[in-house]
Amino acid sequence: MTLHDPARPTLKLLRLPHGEGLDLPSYETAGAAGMDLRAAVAEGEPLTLAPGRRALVPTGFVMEIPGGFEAQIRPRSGLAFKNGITCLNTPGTVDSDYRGEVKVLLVNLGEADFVIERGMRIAQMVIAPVTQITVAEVTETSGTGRGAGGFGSTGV
Ligand SMILES: O=c1ccn([C@H]2C[C@H](O)[C@@H](COP(=O)(O)OP(=O)(O)OP(=O)(O)O)O2)c(=O)[nH]1
Ligand SMILES: [Mg+2]
Repeated sequence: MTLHDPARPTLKLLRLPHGEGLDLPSYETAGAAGMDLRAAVAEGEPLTLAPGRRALVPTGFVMEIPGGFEAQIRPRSGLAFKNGITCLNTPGTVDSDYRGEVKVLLVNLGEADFVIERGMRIAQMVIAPVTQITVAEVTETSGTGRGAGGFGSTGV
């Protein structure tokens, strides 16, 4: 789906007071899969993540994701590689009916303190289609060649 595709769905964003002045989440390049999310920590009050610690970082936005889609919150590979910063629950799931502030659960797996300043691009968000399925309890399942083999049953 291209930038000018009329069928392209819209992501509605409600800016919260502490999101004032922050750039909207946006695709950094034409073919980017994810939109970078910025930290809505207070100006002059950076959040320091010590090694091994985690924090829920505010983004300053409430989203209205169109029905049939989800948002996945994923790490940025540069922060992961250089600083050991990742999303603890990756990929974080934002449901289309969620109306709270989007937050990013960061963890510091590196060896040094990591300082999160206001506006820093801390994670990325991928919008993805969701399939909901009907659940039916049964008493037996169909036979297959694999059967119950898993977890390395086919070798390495
Ligand atoms: O990285 C994340 C993950 C989740 N959420 C919000 C949106 C999501 O719709 C809601 C619930 O997330 P999830 O279902 O993963 O958490 P839960 O522990 O199952 O909470 P709940 O009982 O509220 O569903 O929290 C975020 O803002 N960021
Ligand atoms: Mg849940």
